[in-house]
Amino acid sequence: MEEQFSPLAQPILYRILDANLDRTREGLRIIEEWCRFGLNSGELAEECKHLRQEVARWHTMNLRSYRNTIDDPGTELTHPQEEQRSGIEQLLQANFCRVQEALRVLEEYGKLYHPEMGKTFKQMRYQVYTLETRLLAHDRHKLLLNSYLYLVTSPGERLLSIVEAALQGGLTLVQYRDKTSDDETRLKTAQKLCQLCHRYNALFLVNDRVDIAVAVDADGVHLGQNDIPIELARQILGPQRLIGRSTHSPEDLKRAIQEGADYIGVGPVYETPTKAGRAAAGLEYVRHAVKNSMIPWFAIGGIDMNNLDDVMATGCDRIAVVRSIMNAEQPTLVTQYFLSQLNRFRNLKSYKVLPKQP
Ligand SMILES: Cc1ncc(COP(=O)(O)OP(=O)(O)O)c(N)n1
Ligand SMILES: Cc1nc(C(=O)O)sc1CCOP(=O)(O)O
Ligand SMILES: [Mg+2]
Repeated sequence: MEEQFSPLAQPILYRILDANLDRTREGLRIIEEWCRFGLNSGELAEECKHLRQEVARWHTMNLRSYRNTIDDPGTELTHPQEEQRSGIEQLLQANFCRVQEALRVLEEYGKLYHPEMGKTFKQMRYQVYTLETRLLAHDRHKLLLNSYLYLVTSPGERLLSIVEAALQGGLTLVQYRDKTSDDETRLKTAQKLCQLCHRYNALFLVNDRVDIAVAVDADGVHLGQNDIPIELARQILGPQRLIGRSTHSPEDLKRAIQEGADYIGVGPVYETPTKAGRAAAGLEYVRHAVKNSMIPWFAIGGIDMNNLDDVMATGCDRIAVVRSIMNAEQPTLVTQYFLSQLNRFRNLKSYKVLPKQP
């Protein structure tokens, strides 16, 4: 038997609707501020505003007049997690969660209020899911675009402390690469590294292993020419995670871009023991990337503090390294050195002191 609200229960229904319309508007406002001031994305901010306006349309004076804050026991209830947020990611997640829950309440109780209300808020809940995905993707891409140094790790007892030292030096992009450990170790290490990187607001990607990337909620994966196709990885990872692809020739580069890679590795610039047996693609291929890659790309392979100038002289402004940081006595200082040189080079380029690449 379908139960109807008796006239006596109407104030209760109206209070529930009022409280959840309020909650939705507040949560959306918090998200909108990040889109506007944090991401500088007019498009995402506009979308939040549009959603807020739609919610406001339902938030009539009549519904608001049923508010009774003094007698509401819910105003006293807070969870310790609400008092503290570890960073912007957690803050946004909490508010998306709050908005989605409130929308679900509006969808269900709204059916008792107006035939259109349930439908409207169901649709809005899906719009908010899509917004969350787009916002996350936007965040990650933005951080990727602002990353000029990429640390690819090698296994070792000091792995975590070296990565943390590099993060302290300003590193914002890390790839976990481990070709020898068993899967249990890989999973545990990936979990720890992922948490560490996110604590420093840095991106964390996993080499080769899409399954581990999903398991630890990494920001993406790096795939080589012999790893799984980008299309398949995209199906598994969804649109919001990053996918990088190694390239060793102009053909690889063109294909990786066509296949939808978010960034590419360009190398090996020099022969390197880290990738023994692979011939150098050389600076010629780096020059090709300067002219032909419209997505972010990182020169990789044998790059160190001594040859950095030669690499940058091609016009390249992003590099990826393993040994230069993983084997450094002072990883923080080496990271700072690389970042300052890359930064200096970009400034020179933008002031046209150096010829800009065509
Ligand atoms: C940034 C970056 N570029 C290239 C690679 C090499 O990837 P791949 O060719 O798959 O080789 P392995 O790293 O799996 O040995 C990379 N890892 N990162
Ligand atoms: C993992 C890897 N990939 C390469 C490529 O060209 O695709 S070169 C490389 C190793 C880079 O290590 P190091 O900085 O120690 O030389
Ligand atoms: Mg690989």
